Amino acid sequence: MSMQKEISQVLGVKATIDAGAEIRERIDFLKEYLLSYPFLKTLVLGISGGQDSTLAGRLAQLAMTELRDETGDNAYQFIAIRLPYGEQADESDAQKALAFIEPDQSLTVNIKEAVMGTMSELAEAGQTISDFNKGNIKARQRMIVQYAVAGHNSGAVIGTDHAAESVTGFFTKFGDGGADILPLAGLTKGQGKELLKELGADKSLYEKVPTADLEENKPMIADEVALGVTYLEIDAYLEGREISEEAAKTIEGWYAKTAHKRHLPITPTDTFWKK
Ligand SMILES: NC(=O)c1ccc[n+]([C@@H]2O[C@H](COP(=O)([O-])OP(=O)(O)OC[C@H]3O[C@@H](n4cnc5c(N)ncnc54)[C@H](O)[C@@H]3O)[C@@H](O)[C@H]2O)c1
Ligand SMILES: Nc1ncnc2c1ncn2[C@@H]1O[C@H](COP(=O)(O)O)[C@@H](O)[C@H]1O
Ligand SMILES: O=P(O)(O)OP(=O)(O)O
Ligand SMILES: [Mg+2]
Repeated sequence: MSMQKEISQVLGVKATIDAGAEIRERIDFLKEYLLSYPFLKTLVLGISGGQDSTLAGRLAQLAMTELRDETGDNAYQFIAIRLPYGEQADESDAQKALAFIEPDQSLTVNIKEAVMGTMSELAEAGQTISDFNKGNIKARQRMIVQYAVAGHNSGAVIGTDHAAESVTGFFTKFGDGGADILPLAGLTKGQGKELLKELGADKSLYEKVPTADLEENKPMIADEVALGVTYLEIDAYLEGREISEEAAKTIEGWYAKTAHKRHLPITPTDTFWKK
């Protein structure tokens, strides 16, 4: 089997999708999961204003609305969290996303003080953290807040990882990569756009340039610039279409380098990492 085929298979990517059916299956998955753990009553997710959290948030909200209607249990709630680092440059996009999602509950926790506190204690200990690594502290601080809210509200944390991020390992390990349920797993970036379109989202919500926006030295840097490959190329690769040899090499390079992020912590009996 070619490496391209193998990777698509491992990540569960379909070459083409029926957007309506995907939406139904993913909402049903969230509902079925919560029903199988009756103490879980809420779903919790950080809403950035980007495509992925807009989609995952809307799916989670639809799942909770249906669960309430079907069980009569009003404890089923979706909790959206804004997690700005200070003032967020694209706050208006985040507000647009929230207006589309219509979450049962919405709260804001500014992560800046916690991140700065960590940075200053690290500096005291002689660890002067780079801007890049500080970015990963921000992502992990967001994870801490989401788990605090989930713990406090008998909830589970939704993650927004999908196949186009997973293949390149473009997430912070135990940061935005730390979650309980991944409703977007297996989707390419373009397929996520199809789902948002089907859900009636405004174009601006799925045409937004994807950014992790974690680095202060490179504000709003596009994922595609950081990765050196476009989402159109990543999607084409995952969906089994032909792309340039150079782009395929870049994707396969990221895939190999980030293998450790797609596994649980490595133990002496693990063999996945052995060449
Ligand atoms: N979805 C997004 O758009 C998004 C979100 C957050 C971060 N990002 C990007 O993801 C990247 C995260 O940075 P990163 O990957 O350097 O940080 P990371 O913290 O996610 O992973 C690096 C850490 O993994 C561990 N590690 C590295 N190689 C290992 C190996 N071979 N085996 C076991 N453990 C290993 C080490 O602890 C290392 O500090 C950045 O490029 C960031 O911009 C993207
Ligand atoms: N500023 C943010 N507010 C709330 N939630 C956020 C914010 N930035 C990121 N997130 C969450 O993390 C994931 C991953 O974001 P990437 O843009 O892919 O790095 C995002 O879906 C939000 O759930
Ligand atoms: O994860 P999000 O919502 O921030 O989407 P994107 O990765 O497109 O920025
Ligand atoms: Mg983003």
